[in-house]
Amino acid sequence: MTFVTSPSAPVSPPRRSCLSVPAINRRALDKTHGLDCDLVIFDLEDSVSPDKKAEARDNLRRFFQETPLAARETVIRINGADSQFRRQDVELVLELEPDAVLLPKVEDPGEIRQMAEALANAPESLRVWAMMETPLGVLNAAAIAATAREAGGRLDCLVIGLNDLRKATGVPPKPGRVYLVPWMMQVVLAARAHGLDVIDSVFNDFRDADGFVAECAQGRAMGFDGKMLIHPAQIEAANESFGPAPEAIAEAEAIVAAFRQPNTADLNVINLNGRMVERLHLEEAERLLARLHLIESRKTSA
Ligand SMILES: CC(C)(COP(=O)(O)OP(=O)(O)OC[C@H]1O[C@@H](n2cnc3c(N)ncnc32)[C@H](O)[C@@H]1OP(=O)(O)O)[C@@H](O)C(=O)NCCC(=O)NCCSC(=O)C[C@H](O)C(=O)O
Ligand SMILES: [Mg+2]
Repeated sequence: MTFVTSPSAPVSPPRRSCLSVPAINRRALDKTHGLDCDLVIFDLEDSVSPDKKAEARDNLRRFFQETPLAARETVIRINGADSQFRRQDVELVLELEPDAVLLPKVEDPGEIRQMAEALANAPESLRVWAMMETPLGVLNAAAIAATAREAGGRLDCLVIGLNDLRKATGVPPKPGRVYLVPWMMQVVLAARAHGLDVIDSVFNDFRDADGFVAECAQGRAMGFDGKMLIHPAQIEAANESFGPAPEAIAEAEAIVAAFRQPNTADLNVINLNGRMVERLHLEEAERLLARLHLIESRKTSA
């Protein structure tokens, strides 16, 4: 039996598998309807060449108007703050009202504030996501994340971009990402300090299933909520790695059940099968079950 409880803090939608789709690729856009990813990132930035930006925007306009995605979040990644494409990208975001706009290569909190101003008349549900993919962005991650607490702050999620970070730092791609982990953890910590979700970077070699599973396991262990993906073949493994494991669900249900017993009503700490369990574990358990409920309800309404 699955308990559905109301955790004290709000639970964001599942973001285990965040599939990026080049907005220029109409065949790939159409394919998203049949895919089991938690959300789609429609990319207007690096996967679209400069001479195709207008066509890519038209594709998105048509997609959102004629065949909108159901029951999952939509995110549009726009071009950089200093690019000639930015203004028209922002206009498109205001017109299509996705769930979020993803800003690439964010380096300072001012950029998040500027975007919040540009969205001032948009619905509150339109959130801002920021890619952390430059040395300055990582160094300023805490200040960038802190804008989430400001009045009118729309920041909701940070996304690591290791391709750009490797390019800027000269750290080569290596299994285990050993030299990148400290910077990634800095971003995880900044996100958590301000109540944000945080998404792990893409894995480029989409035919290397074992390497991908290993990197998902590492990302999960580092505390990420999910992974940015580039290919449909990566969805299932990401959903499994970042979703609640059967043992974790069973444990969460046991904790909720234990704290529902009349004799635990005024206890802050209990003995559950030889293990100390506190109310903070109850909060974690409630959040896990609420997230599970959201995952299951997406399946039935997709
Ligand atoms: C990498 C790809 C160019 C490979 O595409 P393709 O050669 O078409 O692969 P397949 O033949 O294996 O594709 C099989 C079918 O799957 C569809 N497909 C492929 N990718 C996607 C996708 N992302 N979404 C939806 N559908 C997809 C193909 O159309 C095939 O369908 P069918 O013909 O019907 O069989 C390609 O996968 C791709 O373009 N991926 C996304 C690239 C992208 O979005 N890049 C931007 C994000 S990366 C990033 O953000 C890095 C970050 O900034 C950083 O700095 O780290
Ligand atoms: Mg990038």
